[in-house]
Amino acid sequence: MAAGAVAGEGVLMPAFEIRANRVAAGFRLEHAVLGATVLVACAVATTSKSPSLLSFFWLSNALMLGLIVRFPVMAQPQGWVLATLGFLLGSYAGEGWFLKVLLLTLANLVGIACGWLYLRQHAASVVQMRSPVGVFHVVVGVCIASAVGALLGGGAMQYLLQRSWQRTAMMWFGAEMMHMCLIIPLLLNVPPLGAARRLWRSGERAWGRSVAPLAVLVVLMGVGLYIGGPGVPLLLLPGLVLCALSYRVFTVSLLCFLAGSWHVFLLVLNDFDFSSQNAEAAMSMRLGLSMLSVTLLTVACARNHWGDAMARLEHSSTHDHLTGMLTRAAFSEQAHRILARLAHGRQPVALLMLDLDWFKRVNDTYGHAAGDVVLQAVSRTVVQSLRPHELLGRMGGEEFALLLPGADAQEASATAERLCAAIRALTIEVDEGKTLRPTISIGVVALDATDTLTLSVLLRKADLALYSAKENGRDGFCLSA
Ligand SMILES: Nc1nc2c(ncn2[C@@H]2O[C@H](COP(=O)(O)OP(=O)(O)OP(=O)(O)O)[C@@H](O)[C@H]2O)c(=O)[nH]1
Repeated sequence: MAAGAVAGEGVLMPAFEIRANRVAAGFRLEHAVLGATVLVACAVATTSKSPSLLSFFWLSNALMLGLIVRFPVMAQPQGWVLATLGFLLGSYAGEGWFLKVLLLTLANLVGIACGWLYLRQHAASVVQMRSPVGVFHVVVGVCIASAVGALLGGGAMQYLLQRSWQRTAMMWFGAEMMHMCLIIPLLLNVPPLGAARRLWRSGERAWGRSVAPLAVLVVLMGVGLYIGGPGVPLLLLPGLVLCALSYRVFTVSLLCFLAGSWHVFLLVLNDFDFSSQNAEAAMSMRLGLSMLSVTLLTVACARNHWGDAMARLEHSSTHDHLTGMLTRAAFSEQAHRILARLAHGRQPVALLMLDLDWFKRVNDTYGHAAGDVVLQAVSRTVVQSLRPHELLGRMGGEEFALLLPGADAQEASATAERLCAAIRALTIEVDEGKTLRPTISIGVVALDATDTLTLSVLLRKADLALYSAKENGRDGFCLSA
């Protein structure tokens, strides 16, 4: 084989070509997106600042940290390489002083790396921010990234420009905290494209229960704009808390970002001194905004966490744990409402009472666990045959009730026939090699548009019809007279 050539799947390829392919394959679109984001953010920040000061809007660190935590593929070495190039080129375009660019890039990257190392340890709770613990970890990660970057950056600025190390570090820390606390939660919670489309379509969920909290916030922002002064952030508080209690975490992080940006904009309008001569006040303002955002996100996460727990609790109190069907109480509550609506609209309705045949024998012969398997298989089959407006509940033991709104006697009989056939066709394995062919009996009661009966009377009539079906030999249905 000639020097400088290697065998590749039966073809001789020059070694340099293989290496070039590997490099090209190693870089992905995500790495390029990260590099480009950092490049643009650095270029905008450095070209819009005065030469001796720190940048006013240095968003690249927050963007990079948020992106690599949200999209771990960006944190691969290729992502770091392109991001470093982005920092160097973007900053050099505005700064033009290579040693300064090099040292400050190093400070930025080490800070981001430290924050990322912490956050990726807690990725499960951080990336979803589903509970206040997630917010806590984000805050710790952001503090680490900001503090390390500030300490190194302060040292670099003292070495390069003989500026006070402490004051630079203080300014750097405050600005970094604010940018990270406003941007990172937003990046972590932004829904994927498909989910965003679904949320947009189901407007009610996307915008929370109503737009009222948002309206309160907008009114308060207007009042703040009109009267101005140091109390403006506190003035927004009721609106922001209301939003945090009403909306999803992503919406709340977006509102925090907008409210924070709006507040900084107002300060710029009012000639607030952001220079290092006013380092304490600038840091106080930025840390205040960071903590406001953290507090609101904690409220939103706690509320979402509590909402999820309540939903789980409600589901387990209204659904039977074995079959997943509505419990007797939940079925009765919903059936009452449906019957009242149907009576008001003078529409027919039918009720079916389903009962497994000879179920005691199954338990006695194969054991209670096998009986449970049969119950689950039968209920799955019944559920699969339901139409969306029909209501099914487990009334107790092996007895189920099925309410068919709008169905007359003929339709109800056809449904009962169909259900008996579907259960008859089942073969259930209850033990190794042992199978069962269950059957059900059904009692049917149908009301036409002129009848009005209470649920308890309907249930009693369906029960009597079920008894007749059992008397008639089971595996069939009987229609109540
Ligand atoms: N495995 C299991 N068995 C249950 C459950 N709930 C009730 N049972 C049993 O269901 C059986 C019902 O028996 P019976 O009311 O005599 O009815 P059957 O044997 O099906 O007879 P017919 O209804 O007359 O056909 C009893 O043995 C109960 O213990 C449950 O959740 N799991």
